Amino acid sequence: MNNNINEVIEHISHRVQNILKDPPSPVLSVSAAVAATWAIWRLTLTRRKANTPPIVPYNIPFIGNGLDLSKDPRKFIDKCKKRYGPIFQITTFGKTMVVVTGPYIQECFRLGDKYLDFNEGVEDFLPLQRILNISYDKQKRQEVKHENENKSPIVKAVRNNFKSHQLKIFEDRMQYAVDRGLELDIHFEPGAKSTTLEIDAVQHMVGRISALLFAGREVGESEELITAMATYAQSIFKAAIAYTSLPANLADFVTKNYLDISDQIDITMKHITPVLTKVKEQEEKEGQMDPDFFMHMMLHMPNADGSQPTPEEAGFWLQDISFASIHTTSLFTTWALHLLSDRPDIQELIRQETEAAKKKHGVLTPAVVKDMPIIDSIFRETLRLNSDYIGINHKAMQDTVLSNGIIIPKGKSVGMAVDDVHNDPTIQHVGENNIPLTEMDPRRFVSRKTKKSTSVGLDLLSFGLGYHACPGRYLASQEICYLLAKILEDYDISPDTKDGKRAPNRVAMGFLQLTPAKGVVLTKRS
Ligand code: HEM
Repeated sequence: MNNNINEVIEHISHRVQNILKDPPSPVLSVSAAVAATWAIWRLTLTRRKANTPPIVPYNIPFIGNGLDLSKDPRKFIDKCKKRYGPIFQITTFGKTMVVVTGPYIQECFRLGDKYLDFNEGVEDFLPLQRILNISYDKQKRQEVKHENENKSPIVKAVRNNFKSHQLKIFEDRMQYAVDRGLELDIHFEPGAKSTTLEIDAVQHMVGRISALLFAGREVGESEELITAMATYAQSIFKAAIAYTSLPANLADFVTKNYLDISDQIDITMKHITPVLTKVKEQEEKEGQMDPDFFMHMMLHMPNADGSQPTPEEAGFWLQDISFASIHTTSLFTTWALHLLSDRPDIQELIRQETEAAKKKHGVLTPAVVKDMPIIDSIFRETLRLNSDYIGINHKAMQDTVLSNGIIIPKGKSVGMAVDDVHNDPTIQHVGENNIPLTEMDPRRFVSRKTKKSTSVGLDLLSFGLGYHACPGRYLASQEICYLLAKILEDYDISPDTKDGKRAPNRVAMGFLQLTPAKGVVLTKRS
């Protein structure tokens, strides 16, 4: 193969030299060889095994399709779909992946981990386990059975305890934590009526709720614990950036010495282990009690070998649940605030719905908010309109054939074109108000009972789909809707921009959506 390529390079090089008469020899030879190499490289790029996804060509190695994608991700994906079909391969900033669009996404989710593995797909982009191993050697995560069952105890515990009808036991704590967050995490200069709310403050508010629900009442109000839990995911992301830009061994060194997450884990362990030790001792004397916080639930989840976890083993999951829940919830709360920021009309609509609910139920609680269809529809719109252009990556564990005959080769990273389906009128109903899918329609899902913010499907992929669909989505939805309704009771929300329009999202790596660089302005309502 290499010989063939060399021969072709030589041949093209000679042809180029012959075309130009009397060439300035060395310069032309070099440029001819460069041109030939480029031509061959392009040739090998577009050559592919039969039935594998077509490769979208590019000119600059490493950057690949990254610049085109970053310029206008929605347009780029649409163009690729039209030119190369529903499944194609791109390279962006050193990462090569197969992009799946439209109904083929559903097919991918249905295949299961044997073919397309979600955890391996995440690990490809975010080497979570490696970062954890490098940073922390005092305690290891419990093994997960992998043969017939790919569910870790933490996923089972969230699935078993966080369905809509089970959230009642957390309600008073959520109310209390939201009140505390509004009081302590929103800061005004003396005499000022307005302030800017940044994502860090939102994250701290969500951390406040999570600490009480996950770590329990005894330690859940510790500011040290709240901060450690709220900032944990961000620290992991910083370390992950080192792994995307440096060779793995160097990234290990940087992570260990400069981006250490062990302080945050030490803090969570320092707080949670004594609480769980006390619970365990009490249960040994008096028998099992009904847990009312998540880490107590984890104490009842058997390890992979069937043994009961020690307080340290159970407590170690606190960092995992913080990672899975706080950052995601904070992102979508922030996006909802931005979506509302240039829509005072929709803010008013939510206030009217809140007032009507208070009249009916007496007081606004997290459960009452879940009975408010407009705010739920607005949250579903927030999920729909702020999804990654390509996301929920899986890894092909073996050659995987899709129904159109395309084979995704073993080892490939497979990304789903989420924003594309969320805006595709053949998949997403525009609704009775006919408001374009690129805009928010606060009532788009109000009259459609099967389209709650927690109802996942091809038309709502932000919580994933199928076997791994987010089991924490009922909690997230209740928490975000309640937080929004409470913020709107006290404040008007406006954008922190010169043109009065909502601040635009940022895009990372050409395909991930990030929250805007600026916060939103909150102004006290008189
Ligand atoms: C708006 C907030 C949230 C978003 C957008 C979100 C999104 C997601 C997504 C996309 C997945 C992967 C699904 C798939 O591959 O099909 C996932 C999994 C998961 N989420 Fe969430 N999540 C959120 C909040 C939460 C909360 C509050 C919790 C915990 C209470 C949680 C716990 C989990 C767990 C444990 C998994 C792994 C499920 C599995 O592997 O089977 N998430 N989430």
